[in-house]
Amino acid sequence: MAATGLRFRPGAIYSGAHAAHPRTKPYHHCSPQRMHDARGRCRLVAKSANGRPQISASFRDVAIDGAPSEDGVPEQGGATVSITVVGASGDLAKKKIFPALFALFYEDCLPEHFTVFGYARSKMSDEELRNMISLTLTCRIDQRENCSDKMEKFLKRCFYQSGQYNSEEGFSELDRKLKEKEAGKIPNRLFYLSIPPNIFVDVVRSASRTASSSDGWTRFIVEKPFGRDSESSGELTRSLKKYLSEEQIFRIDHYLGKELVENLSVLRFSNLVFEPLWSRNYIRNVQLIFSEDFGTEGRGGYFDNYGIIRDIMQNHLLQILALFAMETPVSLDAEDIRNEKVKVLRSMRQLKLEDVVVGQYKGHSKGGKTYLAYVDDPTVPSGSITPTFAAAALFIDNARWDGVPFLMKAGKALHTRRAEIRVQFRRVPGNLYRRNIGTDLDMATNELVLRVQPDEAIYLKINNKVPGLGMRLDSSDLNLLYSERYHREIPDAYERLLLDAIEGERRLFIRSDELDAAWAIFTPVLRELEDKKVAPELYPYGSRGPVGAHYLAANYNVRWGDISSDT
Ligand SMILES: NC(=O)C1=CN([C@@H]2O[C@H](COP(=O)(O)OP(=O)(O)OC[C@H]3O[C@@H](n4cnc5c(N)ncnc54)[C@H](OP(=O)(O)O)[C@@H]3O)[C@@H](O)[C@H]2O)C=CC1
Ligand SMILES: O=C1O[C@H](COP(=O)(O)O)[C@@H](O)[C@H](O)[C@H]1O
Repeated sequence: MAATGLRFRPGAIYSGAHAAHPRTKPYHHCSPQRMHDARGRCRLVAKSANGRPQISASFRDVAIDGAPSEDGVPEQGGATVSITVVGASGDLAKKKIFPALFALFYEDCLPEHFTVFGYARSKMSDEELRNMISLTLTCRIDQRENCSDKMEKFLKRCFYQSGQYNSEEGFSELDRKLKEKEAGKIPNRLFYLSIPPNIFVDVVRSASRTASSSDGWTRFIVEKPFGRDSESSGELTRSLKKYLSEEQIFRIDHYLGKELVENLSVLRFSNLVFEPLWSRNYIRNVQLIFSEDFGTEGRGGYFDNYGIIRDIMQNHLLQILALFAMETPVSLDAEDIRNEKVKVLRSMRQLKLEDVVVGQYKGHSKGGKTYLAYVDDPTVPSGSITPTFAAAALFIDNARWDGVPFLMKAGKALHTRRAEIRVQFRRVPGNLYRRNIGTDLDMATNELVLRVQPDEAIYLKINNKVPGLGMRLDSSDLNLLYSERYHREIPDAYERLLLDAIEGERRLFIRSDELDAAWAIFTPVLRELEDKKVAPELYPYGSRGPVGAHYLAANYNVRWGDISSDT
């Protein structure tokens, strides 16, 4: 497929700091509720009495100026934020959370007065925690001169408290240390539950009772999985709500923090050319594709209890689908957006067994290297039939999307690592050029692709004439490749989400009714797969997955877009 090199005009869109220096400014991300000030710092956008946004003081300035925070908590004398990473010794904390906190600090996005605490059962001193964290911190934006300086300053703000997860004494001791650091300022506290789900409630019970802020806010970021089905998810919600209000619970789905997922609504609602096409009238099908080129290595213990449908489809892909298909929200406020997402989820049909294909990777040798089968992973129970791959056809029974298949495909140990949204448009009716296109008219339809990762891009496949005296048609891409358009790092999803949680911005977090609606779509089929012990179709490690996925798509006259194109 030839790339035409047609691009969006540099510097032509957007106002604000990004547009002023699109290629030179360091990246400071701003949500719709944040804007850049003259110095490029993120500032909260408050609404004035007439509803128009006005740039308020940044968090840092709020603490100094003593203006009220979003929660209405007075911040005279300054406020402070303490972020406690519960499960600090674990994989996610080391890989994502501490590096994201450092990146926010590096970019001056954290409030002036902040403290980071690690909490876990492992015995560690503050110094040992700092050593552990320092191994994963990078000055990834650019190697600015003050990098090691900044790292040192950040590490000095990191402390550790060892304790059991169900121990009120442990969290009381944490509370005592937090108070020391808060030094009389108004304490705001964020707890990140980076722990296995079976101990979520223990931690929330102990921490909320003994380590809640006395007169600031207290928030808990809860990691997935949020249960295994409707029942267990409902039970988890009820248990959490014994100790917390919904306002305090930030259910994270890190795919919502990815740059291209954020851009989905911008693309749709701020470009006249897309929104009118966004319905069954013009769209043939929508594909949501996730693939990883590695297996469950090391996480088999967790994964085997969940499988790919719960791990990726019911949350990450479904959240993207809801954003893709929702009606225009009344505003960009969290509740308005989440209201629209819930409506879409509640309009969806329960997934049926005949609309699902499951697979599991088997061992494979390639280039002298042997890749183990899923069941040969020592952390996976032998004979497991847990799917590591699934494809599904979903439907939204509303006026906009009636009859349009939304196909999902997610798999581990496939040939490539990729996440993308593909929108295949209908044929041009009575196409004047049909004779020049060839026999396969479906191949010549427009396709819009949002590549979430890697190499973030938005491209649109169009038909054009091959230059010359003849009349031959070609398919080309109008390609917005982020790395060419923006010479700056894209922030990690966890940075955006942590900053949002600190600022009380809930737009990218999952509300409990969204979660209920999401589980209602998948629970019956998950139960049936398990009750009937449906055997997954085996596929070799590193392949494109089971053939069954193609038959499923063919049932709805769909061809997977990622197969015909490897751009
Ligand atoms: N890792 C990842 O890439 C992702 C993880 N998640 C979610 O984030 C959360 C944390 O994941 P991850 O860091 O991988 O988890 P880990 O298995 O690394 O656990 C985190 C910490 O919890 C403690 N812990 C582990 N198992 C138990 C147990 N059975 N009982 C009590 N404590 C235990 C350990 O700390 P100690 O022994 O010191 O107390 C461990 O360091 C999970 O909910 C996971 O589903 C979500 C997306 C991706
Ligand atoms: O939530 C999860 O996501 C990761 C993939 O995240 P990405 O940001 O690296 O694409 C996946 O590997 C993991 O199984 C799942 O639990």
